[in-house]
Amino acid sequence: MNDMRLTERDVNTKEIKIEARQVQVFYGTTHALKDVDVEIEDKTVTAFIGPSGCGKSTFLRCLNRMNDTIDVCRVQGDILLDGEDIYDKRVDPVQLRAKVGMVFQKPNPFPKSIYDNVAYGPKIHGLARTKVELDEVVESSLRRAALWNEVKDRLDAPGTGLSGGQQQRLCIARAVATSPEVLLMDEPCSALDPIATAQVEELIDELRQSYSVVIVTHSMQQAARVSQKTAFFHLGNLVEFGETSKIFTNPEDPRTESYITGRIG
Ligand SMILES: Nc1ncnc2c1ncn2[C@@H]1O[C@H](COP(=O)(O)OP(=O)(O)OP(=O)(O)O)[C@@H](O)[C@H]1O
Repeated sequence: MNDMRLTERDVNTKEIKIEARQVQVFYGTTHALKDVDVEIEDKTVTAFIGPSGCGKSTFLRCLNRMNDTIDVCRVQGDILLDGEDIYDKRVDPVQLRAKVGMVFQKPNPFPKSIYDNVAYGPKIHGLARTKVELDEVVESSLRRAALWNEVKDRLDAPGTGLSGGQQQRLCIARAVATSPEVLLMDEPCSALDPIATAQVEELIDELRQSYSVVIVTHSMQQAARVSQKTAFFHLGNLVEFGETSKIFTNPEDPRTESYITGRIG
């Protein structure tokens, strides 16, 4: 009994990795996100769900300043990573993106070898001093992405020659190679077949032992399978955020209920 209480307390005291306060995003005059407040936990998978155009990807891109690359985009409010404002002028977005890695919808390996795809980040961030160290980072990243056994004999082959699911795991290996703390995934399985999707979902579950993982998904089944926390967005508002099991079985807001029962979206 005591052990159970201890376990519950441990679960409830997960460290907050990212805190967003009153985040607003505008694309020109379009108000894409309105007053988003959320706390994203470490060693947890958080899913962002909601109808098309509700702002899920926009908010995901705020978390590693990918929106900086869009001219018309303006972000207001605070986003703190381990208590530090990521929009502070002293923060270098390239360094930030090594800490807060991203995996995109369509697998996008560089037109380079499998080895070089993974080695690129550690090289530019000076994370490996010798070839031996670099080899170790490449191997451990490919192992973390559950791809090592499939590619260890052809590390010099082009990354673009792998299957779609393998390419997506290569992109995950590339993201973990810079020792990130957070992994952002924007619909990472939408271009994959069911078998590759299952492999990536299993991998996401393993990655959460080491990272805070945030995933945008159109699939409610996927959100229910892989995440512990879910955020439901609607028309630029974060309507409801909480335990995934609660969001899907007993949501508080009627808009969440309509979405999960298929009445909106
Ligand atoms: N680069 C951009 N320029 C202008 N408006 C944009 C841009 N990106 C997104 N928007 C607008 O911001 C709003 C939110 O878009 P966003 O892509 O974040 O939604 P989403 O929930 O991820 O949608 P989807 O599920 O269809 O990918 C939409 O109204 C969209 O048209």
